[in-house]
Amino acid sequence: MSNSSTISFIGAGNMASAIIGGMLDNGYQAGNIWVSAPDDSHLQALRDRFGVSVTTDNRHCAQQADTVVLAVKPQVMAEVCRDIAPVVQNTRPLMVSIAAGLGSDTLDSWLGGGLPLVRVMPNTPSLVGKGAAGLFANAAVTAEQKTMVQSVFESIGSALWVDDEEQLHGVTALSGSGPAYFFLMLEALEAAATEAGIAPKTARELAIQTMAGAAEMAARSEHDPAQLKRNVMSPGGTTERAINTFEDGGMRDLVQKAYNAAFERSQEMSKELADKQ
Ligand SMILES: NC(=O)C1=CN([C@@H]2O[C@H](COP(=O)(O)OP(=O)(O)OC[C@H]3O[C@@H](n4cnc5c(N)ncnc54)[C@H](OP(=O)(O)O)[C@@H]3O)[C@@H](O)[C@H]2O)C=CC1
Ligand SMILES: O=C(O)[C@@H]1CCC=N1
Repeated sequence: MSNSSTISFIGAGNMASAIIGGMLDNGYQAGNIWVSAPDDSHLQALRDRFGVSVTTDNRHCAQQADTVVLAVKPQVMAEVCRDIAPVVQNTRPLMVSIAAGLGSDTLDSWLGGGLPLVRVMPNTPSLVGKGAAGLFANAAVTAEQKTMVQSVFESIGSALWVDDEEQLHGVTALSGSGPAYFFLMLEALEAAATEAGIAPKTARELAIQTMAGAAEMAARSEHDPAQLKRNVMSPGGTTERAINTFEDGGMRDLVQKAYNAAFERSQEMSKELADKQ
């Protein structure tokens, strides 16, 4: 993103902080960032930490910007959008929403219509610069604006575009919810190792390092995950026995079911939120 353009965040929570932190680490000027939220103490904390400008007035915040990031919970989005609509209809910034399950048409109608809008599905590892985000742009977004948004989300991890907005449900079920799937695996592995007598602290550290190491190897290797898995499985050895236990227990089927459940819930939420307003 060009260092001279101004970006405003409506909402000052976890995801807004993660994105702002990534932008600043990548040379973006704090003086060109505005943030608004109702709780002044949260805003002051953000100002002290990042040196950004803050306000409790969403309209004032939106007014400042070439790009407005909507970073509030989906349940308050309608109220927030309708409130800033007169401002953004006048200034016509690029709108970016990170809210789960809110379609671009719904958002655009709450904002008064006809604005360039990018929807992003980020995830919480953005907080440590290891995010994975899916992005979708509506027809009014220019190539230059797409490049700008992509560079913001690449500052906190990977950022990949989808052509069809419906695919964001698939992204939500994969990388949006995904960190929780791996945390579940960590919990279960730690519990099993502790049960076998390893000290909990040691079990946690070994489990986390193993997950991080496997992820790094998968990212760097020319082999696919199936081959990397086979490389660990000595014939007649321990891994083969464990992997066979996972396969016999229906692990693949369970993962497919869990993924489908998240996907379908994302579709449902989208409809519920659009219908409710
Ligand atoms: N957490 C996750 O795993 C993911 C979250 N998302 C999406 O990111 C968005 C933000 O989530 P997250 O950062 O986790 O949420 P948080 O609860 O951490 O932050 C929400 C922020 O919105 C502010 N807020 C509430 N009401 C208003 C209002 N009327 N006007 C302006 N600001 C308001 C809150 O203010 P205050 O500080 O005053 O309380 C808070 O700063 C959500 O839409 C969510 O769907 C997307 C992908 C993953
Ligand atoms: O669980 C949720 O609904 C949100 C969307 C992706 C991560 N958290």
